[in-house]
Amino acid sequence: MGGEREFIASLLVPLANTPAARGLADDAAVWTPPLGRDLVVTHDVLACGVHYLPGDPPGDVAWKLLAVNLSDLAAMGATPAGVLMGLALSAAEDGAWREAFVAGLGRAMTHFGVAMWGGDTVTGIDRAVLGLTAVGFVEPGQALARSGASVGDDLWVSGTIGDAGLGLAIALGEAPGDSYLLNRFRRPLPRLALGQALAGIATACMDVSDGLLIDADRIGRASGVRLSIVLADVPLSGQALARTDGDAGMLARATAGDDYELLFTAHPDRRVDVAAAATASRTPVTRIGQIFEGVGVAAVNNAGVDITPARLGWEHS
Ligand SMILES: Nc1ncnc2c1ncn2[C@@H]1O[C@H](COP(=O)(O)OP(=O)(O)O)[C@@H](O)[C@H]1O
Ligand SMILES: Cc1ncc(C[n+]2csc(CCOP(=O)(O)OP(=O)(O)O)c2C)c(N)n1
Ligand SMILES: [Mg+2]
Ligand SMILES: [Mg+2]
Ligand SMILES: [Mg+2]
Repeated sequence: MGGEREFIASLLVPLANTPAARGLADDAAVWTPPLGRDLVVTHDVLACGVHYLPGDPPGDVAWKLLAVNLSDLAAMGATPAGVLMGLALSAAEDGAWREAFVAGLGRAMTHFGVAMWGGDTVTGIDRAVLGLTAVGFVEPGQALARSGASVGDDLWVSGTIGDAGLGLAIALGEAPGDSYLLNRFRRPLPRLALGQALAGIATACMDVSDGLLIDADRIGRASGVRLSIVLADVPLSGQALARTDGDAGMLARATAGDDYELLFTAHPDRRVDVAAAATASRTPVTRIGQIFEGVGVAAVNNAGVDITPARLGWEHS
């Protein structure tokens, strides 16, 4: 196996085939942003053992590293342009792992239409830590925010909730296998087209990474309102439905995280526009609640009882 220089030359340079990257031959990339747009910049880290399992396919780890960052751009309504990647690798990420990782990353970058602008690689740590910065842009002033929800707004969510949490249990060997659920954990799909289509429609938006309830709580706190979620209306896939029993099951789905769906609010007068944005972006959306006076989140069961749990989702200590 070659060293750092050969890893960059043989695997990363071919990925960085965009003028801004300068063939990774200079100390930094030089990018000409689209004139007049606002830049949107985000960074998320995946740590081995925290966000993915050591045995996960390296190409899927690469997909997830890119996808979770693009999900944050989607939450802002942004169009992605390029990425910078910081890899801190252990001895476990050998030549074969790196090759498979970069191959998967290349496929993911092509899929989402983003360029590699550079990054950094270090080795010698005990467990891999993979960071990625994603840069995108929006029409001036059009970036979405967590803070704009108003009393009376509808609460919406894209796709289905809880699949990835079930996929994690499968990956851990704690639940019977299912390739759909496992894939939802390993290869999330950032809702970029929906986020872009929601500009001017959504009053608040964020992506669900830590869990539906905890992320709804964040919109509630940022907006100074209370998001009330009708648990029975939270969309589940057929596969998740078959593994979900009663209120406790729904709460497990709604606090699991790793969904990378969009959670957003909009005025009830905009239901037709939300539906049009969903159709245009080919992304299913479901109305799951309403916005009231107060702060934070409430989860309500079929009997209309508030069953909001103490633990709302994932938080790093
Ligand atoms: N280590 C850090 N340095 C600077 N900013 C950070 C750091 N960690 C988180 N943030 C910022 O705090 C905010 C909340 O972070 P986080 O909960 O990780 O958001 P998300 O779930 O969308 O990734 C984001 O704006 C993020 O950029
Ligand atoms: C091996 C493993 N254990 C547990 C989880 C569950 N998990 C870990 S971090 C996390 C929340 C999302 O990660 P975070 O670093 O908070 O991302 P961000 O919210 O910043 O996008 C979840 C649901 C996982 N993905 N992988
Ligand atoms: Mg983050
Ligand atoms: Mg986010
Ligand atoms: Mg988080």
